[in-house]
Amino acid sequence: MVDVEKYHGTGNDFVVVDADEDVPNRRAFAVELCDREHGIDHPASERRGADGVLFLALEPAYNPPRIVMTLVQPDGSVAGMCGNGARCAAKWAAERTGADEVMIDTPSGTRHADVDGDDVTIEMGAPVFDPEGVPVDRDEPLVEETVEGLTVTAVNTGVPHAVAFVEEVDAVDLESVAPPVRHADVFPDGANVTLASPTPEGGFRQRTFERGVEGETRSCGTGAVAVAAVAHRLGRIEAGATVTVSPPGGDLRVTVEEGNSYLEGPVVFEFAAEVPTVETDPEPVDASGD
Ligand SMILES: N[C@H](CCC[C@H](N)C(=O)O)C(=O)O
Repeated sequence: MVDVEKYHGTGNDFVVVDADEDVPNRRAFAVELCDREHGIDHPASERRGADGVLFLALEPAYNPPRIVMTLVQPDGSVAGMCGNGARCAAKWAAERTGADEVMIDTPSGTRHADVDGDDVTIEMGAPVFDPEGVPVDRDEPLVEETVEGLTVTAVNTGVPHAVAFVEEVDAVDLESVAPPVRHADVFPDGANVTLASPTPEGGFRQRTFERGVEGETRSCGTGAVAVAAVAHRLGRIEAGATVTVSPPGGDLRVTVEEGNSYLEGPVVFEFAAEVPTVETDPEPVDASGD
C-alpha cells in the first residue's frame, strides 16, 4: 500500500506522493489514479481522479528546504513544470517542515516558493518566446499567427503554451478547437492550448486544454503565466504589472517582469489516503505525449 495525499490549486488537482514510497511503476500508478471514471476517490474530494501525480523528494537539511518535484500526468507523460502543482508541492513541504519558504527543483529549473497560510507564490522564471526555447519548428517567434484555425502566440512558461486571445473564452468549443493546435507540426513537443479574454477589471478569463491531460483542466498555472506574458508581449499590459487571471477553478495573480514571473494563489488540502500500488504497464505514450 502507498500513502498519498490530494491537493488542488484553483481546481487543478494532484495526488501527492513522497518519493520514498514504494511505487515501482510511476506511469502505471498515475494513469490508474488520475482516471476521472475509475481513479482515486474520497468523500472529501469534489472529483474522482486527478490532473496528475506529484512525486516529491523532500530534502529538509537545506535551508530553505528543497523538494525535487516530478509530475506524472494522466497519460503517463512527465511534464517539465507545473505552476499549480509546484504551489501544492510547496504547501506539502511547509506542512512537513514548518518552513514558509521552499526551493523546488523541476526539470525546467529551480523555483523559489513562499508559503503564507493557504496562499502560495511561486517564482516561474522568464517566459521564453524564442523558437528553440518554446520549441516551435521555425526560425522566428510565433506571435499572433493562425495555427489550425486559431490565432495564437507560442511561449514557454516551463512548458509550451499556444495562447489565443478571444472575445469570450466561454464561447469557444475548446474540446474541438484545441486538439489540432495541441498536435500541430509547428510544435515538435506538442503544446498546451490556452484561451484568454479580457475582463472589465483589467484581468483575464482563462481556459486551458492541457497536454498530458488531453483535455480541459479547471486551472493551469503555467497557462496563467502564459496569458500574462503574451498580454505583455502584445502590449495589453505594462511590464511589471500584476494581473488577475481567472481559470474556471478560481483566481490566480500573475506578475511578469523583466527576466522573471510569479504565480500566486490558494492551495487546498483535500484528503490523505492509502492506495494499492500498480504494477501493470498502461498503453505506451510517445515522448512528447503526441
Ligand atoms: N500539462 C502541462 C503540465 C502541467 C501544467 C499545469 N497543470 C500547470 O499548472 O502549469 C504540460 O504537459 O505541458
